[in-house]
Amino acid sequence: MSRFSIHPTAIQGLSLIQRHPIGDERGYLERLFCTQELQAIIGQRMIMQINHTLTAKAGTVRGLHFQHPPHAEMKLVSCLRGEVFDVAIDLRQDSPTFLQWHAERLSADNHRTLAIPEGFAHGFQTLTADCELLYLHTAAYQPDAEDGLNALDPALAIPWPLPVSERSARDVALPMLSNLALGATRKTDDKPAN
Ligand SMILES: Cc1cn([C@H]2C[C@H](O)[C@@H](COP(=O)(O)OP(=O)(O)O[C@H]3O[C@@H](C)C(=O)[C@@H](O)[C@H]3O)O2)c(=O)[nH]c1=O
Repeated sequence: MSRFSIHPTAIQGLSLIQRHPIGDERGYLERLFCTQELQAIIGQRMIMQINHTLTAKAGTVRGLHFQHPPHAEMKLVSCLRGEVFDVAIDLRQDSPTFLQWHAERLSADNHRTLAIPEGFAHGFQTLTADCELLYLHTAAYQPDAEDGLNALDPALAIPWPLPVSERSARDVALPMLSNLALGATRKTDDKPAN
């Protein structure tokens, strides 16, 4: 029995993974990652780092973040507690969907994972208090390669469902699209870093 179904989104390379828990009278067991079953998404990449975050307040926005090549990464983002509005923005300059974004609600209850490839920025807003996210990363954290876009950029006009209550100082200072140096973002046919 397949533990996952994979659903392409309207943006090429960006996929939604529906996880299928196996339930019984005790609760359930679900696979969060599987090299074999997610081969079509992961390809030759390897999971290099796993991060877990807790966000206390509903309305908080984190992002929009990415790492420049050669540290560009695929992220598999899952919500294990609460619910978030999760957004990926296509920054691949040769992509037909360049600068378009896609959003999904990820929650502990809907068992969905967003698989965000290299060349995208990622961010989310918490829709409930005490949200926990699990990230699988295919590249190690490289502070020097980190960059981002301002989540409140009117040019992106992301419809955050709640009033934005909290952001980090770093995120507030992130550039608007008009000031972002996109020269170094990934092209759709670039090879992953690993
Ligand atoms: C991402 C990361 C941060 N850190 C440190 C840096 C800082 O001191 C502290 C908190 O980091 P940040 O403020 O960047 O955390 P946060 O704003 O939650 O960053 C995350 O945002 C979402 C939207 C993503 O997509 C993630 O990949 C990641 O960039 O943790 C690590 O040590 N390792 C890591 O992998």
